[in-house]
Amino acid sequence: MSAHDSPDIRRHVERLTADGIDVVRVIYPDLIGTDRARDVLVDHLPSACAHGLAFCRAVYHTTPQGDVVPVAGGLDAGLPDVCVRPDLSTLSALPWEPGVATCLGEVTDPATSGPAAESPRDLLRAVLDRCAAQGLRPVVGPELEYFLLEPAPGTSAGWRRAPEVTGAVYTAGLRADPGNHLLRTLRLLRDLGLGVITGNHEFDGGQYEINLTHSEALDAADRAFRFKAAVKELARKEGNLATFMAKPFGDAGGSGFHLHLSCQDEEGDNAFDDPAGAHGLSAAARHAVAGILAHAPALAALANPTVNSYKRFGPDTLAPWLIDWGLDNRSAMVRVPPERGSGARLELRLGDASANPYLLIAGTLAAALLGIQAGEEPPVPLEGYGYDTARSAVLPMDLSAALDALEADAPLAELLGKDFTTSYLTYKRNEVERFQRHVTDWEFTEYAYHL
Ligand SMILES: NC(=O)CC[C@H](N)C(=O)O
Repeated sequence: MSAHDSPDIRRHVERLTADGIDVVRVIYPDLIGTDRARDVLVDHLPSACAHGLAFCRAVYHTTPQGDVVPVAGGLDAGLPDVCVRPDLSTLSALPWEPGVATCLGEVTDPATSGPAAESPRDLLRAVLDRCAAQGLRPVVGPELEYFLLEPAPGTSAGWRRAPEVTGAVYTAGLRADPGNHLLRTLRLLRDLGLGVITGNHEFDGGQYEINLTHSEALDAADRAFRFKAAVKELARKEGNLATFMAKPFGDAGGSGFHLHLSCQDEEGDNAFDDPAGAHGLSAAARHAVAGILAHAPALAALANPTVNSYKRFGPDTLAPWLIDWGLDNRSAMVRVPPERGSGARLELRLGDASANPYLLIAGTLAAALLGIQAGEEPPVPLEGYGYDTARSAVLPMDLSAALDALEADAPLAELLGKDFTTSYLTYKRNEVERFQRHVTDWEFTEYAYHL
């Protein structure tokens, strides 16, 4: 029997057809977490599952401006195929697009039939295998912030915050959100099966936060990836723009991507809880904190992946750029929320919303695992509201320095894999170079008339 005739695929096709679905949108994350996709007619689904959907490998390395970045295996190899196979176990109907379902795609290299070297999902799987070898099963809960923008014809940006309100942090309802964006979005994301649990308006006009429930790390990354794609899609459907850019406005706060992290041990118990341990935390939890802090400069390259990311940091932003940890302290990079027992966990507040969820989670787990393997203890936790550069080490303050830190962090780079690290550094250094060559409006205004 050929894979075309597999009873499993036939069953899926029959169910989709019975549900009135004639198109499946297969989406997968590229290196920077953009959702690449192809719409597949259901009649073609068996063939797509058997042979995969061919994409040009350089798509991974094509910038939003359309430049193709030369990365090993892409341009230099003549732009060969990568093959994307629909993962039908992740199928769900798109609640806002009748007749369409969506699923994730697995990115494979036709030359080896194995995962493509730069596939973010497979990178996370490889890190999870290393955690499993240590008897640990990471559990992750993502929290994401974003801005909703509406068209602003005649302005240079073309978009403005929707609506412009102040003082509306931790509110919900029509006063901060007259269009009821949050309520509509929450319900549709729930119907899509993304495990969203709560949402609220954030500090700045048009800024929202939605929290996703915790689950096993790959599932949490899949949901966070699909979440970002779905929120952007929903906003576009209404003529708006949802952006997960780290710091879209100089006069407003940035958007974070906070991660709640714990680990189950082989018995399924929370391996981060220990009533007898320092601060009620197990040795594994404390070592994980130490590992995250020790590798934070390199981790920033994944958690804060754009030249814009570093503008989010600063005093009073609740976006930490000092390398420290604290007990229920939101000014610290690693916050330990007050719950213990099954709820004992860490909250990493470093990441910004522009991070590729797979890379942020893989990098965080790799750093935590290195700490656990090294058995390091973290420093004394931060007390009080802390933005004191005399006390704590500081992160790299731009993307270029973070990329250098990633390259210099041999244990972390080894855990993430040489092929991935090389591709990522090449792509991102190209981004830094393009940014450095770009003449901004600010420069023109500052210099053109006076100098
Ligand atoms: N409510 C908050 O915790 C704000 C977080 C902040 N916006 C960040 O960038 O991380």
